[in-house]
Amino acid sequence: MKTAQSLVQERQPEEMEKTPIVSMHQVGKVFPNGYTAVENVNTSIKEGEFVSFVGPSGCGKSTIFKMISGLISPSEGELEILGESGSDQQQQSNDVGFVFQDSTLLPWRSVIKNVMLPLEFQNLSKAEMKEQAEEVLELVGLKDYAEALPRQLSGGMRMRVSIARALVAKPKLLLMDEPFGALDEITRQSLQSELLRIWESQKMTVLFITHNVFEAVYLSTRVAVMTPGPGKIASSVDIPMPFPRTDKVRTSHQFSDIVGKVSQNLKF
Ligand SMILES: Nc1ncnc2c1ncn2[C@@H]1O[C@H](COP(=O)(O)OP(=O)(O)OP(=O)(O)O)[C@@H](O)[C@H]1O
Repeated sequence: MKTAQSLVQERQPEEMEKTPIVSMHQVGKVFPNGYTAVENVNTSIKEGEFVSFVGPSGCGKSTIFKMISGLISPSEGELEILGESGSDQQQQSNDVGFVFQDSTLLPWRSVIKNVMLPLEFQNLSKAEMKEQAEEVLELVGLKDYAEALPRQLSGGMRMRVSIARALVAKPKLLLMDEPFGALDEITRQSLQSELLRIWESQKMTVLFITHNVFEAVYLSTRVAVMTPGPGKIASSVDIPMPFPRTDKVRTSHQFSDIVGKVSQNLKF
């Protein structure tokens, strides 16, 4: 009889690449007050994808993210993260990072101490924590601000710290819930480019919520369009533009054609 180990070894590289990092089958969420936030959500997200979720306010995008991160459980269907059942909280806490619209930094801790926070739950020495935090601060371009306090930074810089804090634990999957929603357009575009650079260099999977179709198309390998509540994934649009994507992409015909297509799919 073949063991699980030998089966893994026998798999071809192409097959390994196809392993879904998130798999949702008929997933639904009914809150205790009886409200159905999402129903019949089916999707399979492969390692290395960058998938944006767009849809009307209240359609259940954050609810889907909370289920993926293990903050809440689905009431129906099957959810698997990295081949583990969605109820395995331990697996998820190690492998899934979360970035919110608000940078959620602790105001009394310096930038580097905020970034080190997730490492404090691991068995690491102070020197190891510092080294890893410095590494991700360099990645987000904030190495020189390690000792600053959050109030001394701009909104865009605070968001970079928040991204660094999510990256420090080296998550395989990064969930970003409208992270750039509160930023001005110029900062937002510059952070979008930064995020793509980080995504490409770290080879992780990113799931991203946004209300902005331009942002979704610029960033993603695929855009999932959701229906009004109870939310379902109405369509999934592949974005065939190559990476790295420069700022020029934003003014190309291909870009505006795809934005038009996604916007059309958002009309219910
Ligand atoms: N704990 C809860 N109990 C009851 N209803 C809830 C709860 N959390 C969310 N909801 C409802 O579920 C629906 C989906 O909420 P969710 O936050 O997932 O939407 P969203 O698509 O992320 O919205 P937005 O784009 O405005 O952030 C909303 O109608 C919301 O009021």
